[in-house]
Order: sequence, then structure tokens, then C-alpha cells
Amino acid sequence: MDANTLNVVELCKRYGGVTALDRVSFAVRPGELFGFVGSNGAGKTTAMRIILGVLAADSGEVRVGHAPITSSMRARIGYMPEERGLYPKMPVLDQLVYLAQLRGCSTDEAHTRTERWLARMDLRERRHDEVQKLSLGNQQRVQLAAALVHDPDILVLDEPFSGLDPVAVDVMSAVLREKAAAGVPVVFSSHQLDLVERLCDRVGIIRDGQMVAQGAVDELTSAASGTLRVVAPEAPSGWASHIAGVRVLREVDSQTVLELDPGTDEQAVLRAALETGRVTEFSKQRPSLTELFRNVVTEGSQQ
Ligand SMILES: Nc1ncnc2c1ncn2[C@@H]1O[C@H](COP(=O)(O)OP(=O)(O)OP(=O)(O)O)[C@@H](O)[C@H]1O
Repeated sequence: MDANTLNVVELCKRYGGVTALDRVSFAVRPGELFGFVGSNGAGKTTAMRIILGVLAADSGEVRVGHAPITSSMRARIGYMPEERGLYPKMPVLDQLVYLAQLRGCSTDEAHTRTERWLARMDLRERRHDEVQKLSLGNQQRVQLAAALVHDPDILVLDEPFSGLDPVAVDVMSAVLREKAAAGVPVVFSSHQLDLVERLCDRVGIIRDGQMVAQGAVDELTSAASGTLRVVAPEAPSGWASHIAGVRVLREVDSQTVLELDPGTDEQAVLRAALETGRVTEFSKQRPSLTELFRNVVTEGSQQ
């Protein structure tokens, strides 16, 4: 394992009668963008707070490489907390310089890096404004700059995209990609699954404190039961409804969309379609990450 891999091992955390985390494990390698997704209250913020040491786990461990994380390693993490946590009355420039110094930069270095991030985040004209006077999206840009200004070795961002306009989403995405390309392990939580699908190398889906799926988006969506689109112009209505392991999702004119249980033989479906006459299209559609997420989350709530 790479010495800079962020390694979360079997974390457990309870709040009274609520199990917020139940043996949650995942690893984020240098250069990897890891998307952490789950419904409200699934346990994402709790896991991130434990990584940062803001909260203690009941059991389990956070490691960097093979070594248990130390406070000096934690100081090298760039963190964007969900509750944000900037000083509302402090001007943007002073705030970033202060945070950079707090994390070990010299005064000159803190100013140079702050200027660089202000330019990158398109905040130069706002440098002397109090944070509380900025729009929410601009406060978020300052928050990202605050997480990055000390050039961290690891990035942990709690919903960095929430409330951003499309231009700011692009800026944020580009910055995260760059940091990952520079060898930083990046983990972020988000409810914007199309964005997670586009951006991330791997994702982890958490439900009620348990990691229920984890892997590359491609791997997860290709392993999931997808849908089949069949165009059979001569087929009578309901032609597929008797096939075992098959559910008819839609039937419009000659087009039928089917969902197959895992393990159902697609060739049997094709044979059944051919028995009705011509088949002009037979194609498998992978679920999107959003569909996969919905399936995983609803499966759990039906148990
Ligand atoms: N300080 C606390 N005291 C009691 N329960 C808490 C506390 N913090 C979190 N919880 C509970 O722990 C569970 C996990 O919460 P957490 O904030 O980690 O979820 P989340 O996945 O980040 O949710 P969201 O997407 O809404 O931000 C929830 O049931 C929540 O109500």
C-alpha cells in the first residue's frame, strides 16, 4: 500500500441508540477521487469527522499507509467541514492568510498561496470583504481555498458542491481533479450523483451506517442488474410478462424495456422475443449511478 493512502478501517460509532457507523472501511489511494454517497443521516459526516479527529470512533482506526494517523498527519489534511466554520466577520484575505499560517506556512508563503487561491477562485475583488457579506456560493469558494491553502497531502471535503452555481461546480471539479492528478487522495461526499459519476474513480455507498457497495463506478454499474431494451414490431402486448426473472418496466408501441433479476439468461429473453417475429433491437442498458444508488437504498428499506 502506498504510504499516503488514506485507510479507514472498520469504524464504529454510536450516538446513544443510533448506530451512525457500523464497521465502515474504505481506502483512498494517492491520485484517486473517491465519492462518498448515502442518504441523509447515513453516516458520511460522522466518518469524515472521525478521519479529521474532530470526533472519536468507538472502535476502528484511521491509517495513513499502514501507520495509525497522528495529529501531525491530520494537520496535513485539507478539510471542508459540512458546517463550514469560517470566521464570519474576518475579511477573506486575512482569513486565508491566518489559516495558512496556523497550518505552518511562513507569512510570505501564506500571502503568496492566498493570492494564488483568490485568483483561482475568482475572489480577488472580494479579498477585503467580510466572509458573512459574501453569497453562499462565494463563501464556499473561500472554504475550498481554506482547505487547500496549506497545500495538503490529503483532501476530505463534506459536500463541497452543495449550493454552487454551474460555473463554480466546474471550478471545484477542476481543482479536485488537479489535486488528485498531483497524487493527493481526495474523498468528498455529495448528493449530486451525476457529478460523482463523472468525477470519481471509485465510490462508496453508505446506508444506515454500513458500506453497502464500493468500487469503480463502471464495475458497480456493470455488475448491477441493468435493463434490456427490445424492439419487436410484431410482438403482441405483454409478450414478455410470462418470462421467469423478468419484469416489464415499460411497453410503448413495439418497444419494451425489461428489468432482469441477477442471473436471468438474456438469451432466453431474446429467444422469446424472436418467437414473436422480427427483433430489430436488443440492447442492454447499464444503470446510472443514480439508479444503482436508488436500488441499493430501497433494497435496504424493504428488508
Ligand atoms: N451529535 C449527534 N448526536 C446524536 N446523533 C447524531 C449526532 N450526529 C449525527 N447523529 C446521527 O448519526 C447518524 C449519521 O449522521 P451523519 O451526519 O453522519 O449523516 P450524513 O450521511 O452526513 O447525512 P447528511 O447527508 O444529511 O449530511 C444520523 O442518524 C444522525 O442523526
